[in-house]
Amino acid sequence: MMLSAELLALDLPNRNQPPLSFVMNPGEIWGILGPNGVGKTTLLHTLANLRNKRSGEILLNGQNLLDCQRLFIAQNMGVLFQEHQDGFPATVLETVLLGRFPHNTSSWHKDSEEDIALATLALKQLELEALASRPLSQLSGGERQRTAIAALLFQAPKVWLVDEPSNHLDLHHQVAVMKMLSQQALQNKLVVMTLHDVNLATKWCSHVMLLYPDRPALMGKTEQLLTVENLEPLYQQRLAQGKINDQLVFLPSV
Ligand SMILES: Nc1ncnc2c1ncn2[C@@H]1O[C@H](COP(=O)(O)OP(=O)(O)OP(=O)(O)O)[C@@H](O)[C@H]1O
Repeated sequence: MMLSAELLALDLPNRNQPPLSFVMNPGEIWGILGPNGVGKTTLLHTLANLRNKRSGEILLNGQNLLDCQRLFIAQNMGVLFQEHQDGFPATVLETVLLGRFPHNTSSWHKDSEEDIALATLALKQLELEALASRPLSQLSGGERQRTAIAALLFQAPKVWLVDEPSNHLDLHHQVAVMKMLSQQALQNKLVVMTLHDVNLATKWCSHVMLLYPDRPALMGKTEQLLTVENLEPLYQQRLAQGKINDQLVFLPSV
């Protein structure tokens, strides 16, 4: 499913950012990069129709998002939030099973054996099987993050809007989650994620969007845009660049 924007102006407090126009295609992995407060999360939430925009249009497969039924959006777009709201008591498995809620629309829906088998598979992919019956309130930050990602995997959206997927994750689980997101793209899903770690973007993203506070955003292929010349003004930080195992690596130069 394609996601595009025409002259999209985000509703950011006290700021007029130049409007964004882009086309994101199935099979692509987009990394949204920029400094704190520039509007990365706001962009993701606006694309998911969870926040109002100031002006412009967002199109899902060419159809204006405002004309799409809420259920259609929920069935096709999945969002990973930065803050997990887990106010009510539920286990890890129950939380993952809730991921399918947009698809199970009847009020009498009971989880089928197939649902439970698929949810268990999602737990397995995130290495959470041993925690399936653990209450959410008793999980570590990384375990919660992986539970939220497993719920999204079980939801199986065509467009993944993922806010800081590596939050709370150790290096092993960062790689596991990035590999899983790459598999989604290989299956022709669109993945859009905000990232603070430029080196995750160089490794895993096919495309990037660099959101500057004071000038038009840059967007395009990762290898063309991730350069010291573009990144230093983005973060207001001097950077050093190197190559390890053929992969470009950026480090703050202090
Ligand atoms: N619910 C909200 N209502 C009003 N303003 C908000 C809201 N959430 C965030 N903001 C403001 O909007 C701006 C953009 O915030 P946003 O969270 O999108 O930035 P970000 O690029 O994701 O930042 P970070 O890197 O810190 O996560 C900031 O100035 C922030 O203070």
